[in-house]
Amino acid sequence: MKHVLTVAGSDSCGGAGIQADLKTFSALGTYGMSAVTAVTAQNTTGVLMVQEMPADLVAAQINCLFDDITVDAVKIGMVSSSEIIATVAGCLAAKGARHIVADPVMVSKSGHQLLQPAACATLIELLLPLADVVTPNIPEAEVLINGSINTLADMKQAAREIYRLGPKHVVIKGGHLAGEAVDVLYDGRQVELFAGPRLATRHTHGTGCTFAAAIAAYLARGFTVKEAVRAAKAYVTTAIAHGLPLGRGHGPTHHFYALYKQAGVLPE
Ligand SMILES: Nc1ncnc2c1ncn2[C@@H]1O[C@H](COP(=O)(O)OP(=O)(O)O)[C@@H](O)[C@H]1O
Ligand SMILES: Cc1ncc(COP(=O)(O)OP(=O)(O)O)c(N)n1
Repeated sequence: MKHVLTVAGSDSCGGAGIQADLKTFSALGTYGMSAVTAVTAQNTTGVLMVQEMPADLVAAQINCLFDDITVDAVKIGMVSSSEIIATVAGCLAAKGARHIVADPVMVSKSGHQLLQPAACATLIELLLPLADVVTPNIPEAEVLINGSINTLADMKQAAREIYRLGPKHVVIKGGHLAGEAVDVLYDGRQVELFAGPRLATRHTHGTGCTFAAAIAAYLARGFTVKEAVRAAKAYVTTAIAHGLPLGRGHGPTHHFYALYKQAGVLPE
């Protein structure tokens, strides 16, 4: 079994962050490990409080795993300050981490800032060049290019611009545009589109985390980036299709639908 590490924030309601990543890793047949960068008090309606972890504790979590266990892929999510970003980038570079998927988390769906605005420059400078795959949503891609994205053509152009910041592959997620849910992959040579139906549901908490974690799990299992993005897109689409109507806001995606169905623990 392959081993995948998530470096991200904890989401107390279990829909995004560390919790979504670990469920995704398990659902996709990999062994999940975590380095917690922040603890959020969060439910389906919003983020109430955030406490960053000390940078030396983040470093210790990452280093002790690499010193003991083979890490086949790494997913990076919420890294809220310049100090934490520099720490994570330094540790992963020093350990020679492979298959790094960086989800440049900036603002939660509920509108809470999860990246300090002043840390954006550090994310661009230190994290993007380390990434094998970077997975911004449309608002994040707009910040990275300092421009607006309204069409599929804009997404393709933005993917090219973000590629110039140093990642080996760019996937711009199309969840925030209307019409089909189309994600755009650019590898420095070609643009590939991954389209799926837009599902009419409000239970989309953690879609971005789920998608990036799935790419990391598939890379760990030996898929190429293109194969991993295709498989992750299928995975997140199913997880959204069976999203759980929990709470009063955006419920989480469902990671184990097929497994639970097979086990007979879902109502017909
Ligand atoms: N309503 C939806 N129906 C189908 N796919 C969706 C929907 N919303 C998001 N997705 C897909 O979920 C993944 C995450 O995208 P997105 O929601 O844009 O990320 P984030 O959670 O970071 O904002 C992408 O593959 C996107 O195409
Ligand atoms: C702790 C934590 N990390 C990341 C997010 C954002 O996750 P994302 O998958 O982009 O989902 P939504 O915020 O769009 O639901 C988060 N909320 N919390």
